[in-house]
Amino acid sequence: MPALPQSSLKAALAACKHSFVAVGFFSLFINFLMLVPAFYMLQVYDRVIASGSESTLLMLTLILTLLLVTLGGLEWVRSRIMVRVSTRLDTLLGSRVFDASFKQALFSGGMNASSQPLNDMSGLRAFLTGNGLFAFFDAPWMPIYMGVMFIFHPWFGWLGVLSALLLIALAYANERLTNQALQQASQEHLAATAFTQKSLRNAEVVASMGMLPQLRQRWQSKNNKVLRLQSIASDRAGTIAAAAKTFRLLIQSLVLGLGAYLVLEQEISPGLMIAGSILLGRALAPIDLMIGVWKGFSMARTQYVRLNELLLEVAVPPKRMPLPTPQGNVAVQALTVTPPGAELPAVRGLNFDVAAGESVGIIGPSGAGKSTLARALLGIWPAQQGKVRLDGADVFSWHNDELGAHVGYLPQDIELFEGTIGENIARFGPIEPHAVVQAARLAGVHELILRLPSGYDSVIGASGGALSGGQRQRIGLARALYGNPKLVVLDEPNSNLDDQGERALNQALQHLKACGTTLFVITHRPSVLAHIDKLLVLREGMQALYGPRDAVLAELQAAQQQAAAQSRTTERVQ
Ligand SMILES: Nc1ncnc2c1ncn2[C@@H]1O[C@H](COP(=O)(O)OP(=O)(O)OP(=O)(O)O)[C@@H](O)[C@H]1O
Repeated sequence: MPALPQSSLKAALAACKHSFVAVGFFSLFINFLMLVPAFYMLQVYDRVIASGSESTLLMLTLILTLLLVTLGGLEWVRSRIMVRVSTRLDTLLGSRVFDASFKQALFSGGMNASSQPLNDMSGLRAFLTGNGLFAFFDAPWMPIYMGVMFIFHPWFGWLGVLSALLLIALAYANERLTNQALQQASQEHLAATAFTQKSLRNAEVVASMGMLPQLRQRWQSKNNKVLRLQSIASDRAGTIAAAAKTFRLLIQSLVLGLGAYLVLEQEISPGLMIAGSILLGRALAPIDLMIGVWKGFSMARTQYVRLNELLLEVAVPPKRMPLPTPQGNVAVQALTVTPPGAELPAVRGLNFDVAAGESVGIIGPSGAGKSTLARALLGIWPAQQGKVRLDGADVFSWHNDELGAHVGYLPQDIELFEGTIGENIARFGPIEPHAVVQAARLAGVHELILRLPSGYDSVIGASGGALSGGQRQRIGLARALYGNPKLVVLDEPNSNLDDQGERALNQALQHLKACGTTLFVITHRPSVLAHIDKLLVLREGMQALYGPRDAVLAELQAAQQQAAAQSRTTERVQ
């Protein structure tokens, strides 16, 4: 499939242009054929009844049947074309929207993590395959009916034009009065859904600390807002729909009245009177339908705008020549990183080199910027200034899918995915049993997995259920070590581990060192530092110290002793 330029929704729709033209073309014929019942009526009244000819009636009825069957066939084809268009859009955009949702979540630091774009996509698809859309294809052919009505009698024509203008005015009022409320309701609904999802994910915290009533209240106030806005829009739309319906009924009778008057005045035949009434009904039907489906149309338009913005914002990564497997040389050059959504940088002006196979411990107080640095090292968050280079290439310019194979990452909050333990360790790629077991052994979790009833085939629930925090951390470690990555970043890998787990972790670190893997370990606990070559100390986002482990530890110790001596002197003076 060819890549779409910027892959905006517009480009995808443009790719379906021929289908839209075909639907427009079919609509022209459909609307011509819609004239048939009116002409049949005209002929029956004026010709058959006047002449009493049964054979004419039969002929006319046969022609009517043939034309109406053709009309049905065209309608059928038209709706099938739109179903194909919606499927095509999905094929063209589905994976792009999926990827863009991910990138959006990534660049917003998880603040904008939602499957809304995919919901928007299916909403748009549903609108394209629904009946409402055809009202928009039929409306432009309204002049055909008006023209025929003018031919019947100019007064008919003018009545038709006047009624259409009035209904269009009602449709416009509908748009003006309901659109803003509908848009706001949609935004509020998204916020309420996100809030509910987050609360449900943290059900244990909510239940344990009795937070449910407060959360319910919050949700209720958000939901009430949605309901209020929706009621406003629905009330207004309802008023306009009722006015439109009344007007339509009235005009339907008025046209008959006008026809009767013209018959009495001997301006037209009785057949034209009936046919004119049918024609007007047909001409106004698309506008009527448009008013009825306006809510759906407005929603589809919001979904379109949202999707388009997302796809424009999250550009398709440019195609680059694949780089060779990295050795693992890391160079951090004047690196400043601001987390997405934050105003100030979390790390500033970092400068250090790590040779392939070296291991670096990153320490520092909470909020010093350690996890931010980890994300920048892996090309997850872009550098605001400076660069992180892996074997000379800017790590942010690597394609995530390519770099991922050479990288292992154990984040602070480990999330496993719904699937088997084996699939999770193999990162959901094709499972190589030998490599999975090797990674599990390295993480010291192989025996533990074998003790589970289904071993590596044990299914983990969506929230990593059935596993303890320590077990999750060790399986997360196995996932990070899978496939012998060249660069491994472990963010507090021992936060949930017992002694046995710590021993396994230390063995894993030794193994990585023996394999020549470049390793970064963020830790608050000194037990992991035994197998580390260098230490980086961060303070308030700045590089306080960097160098060989023992030298840095000695400097830290000296600084601590000096601080202690100073505080003793101050106490004595006081
Ligand atoms: N997604 C985010 N959005 C906004 N600010 C963030 C985000 N992530 C981190 N920060 C900010 O960046 C700073 C550094 O955070 P970071 O998580 O890197 O610290 P840390 O040293 O890893 O802390 P800890 O040891 O507690 O894990 C903090 O002030 C934090 O508020």
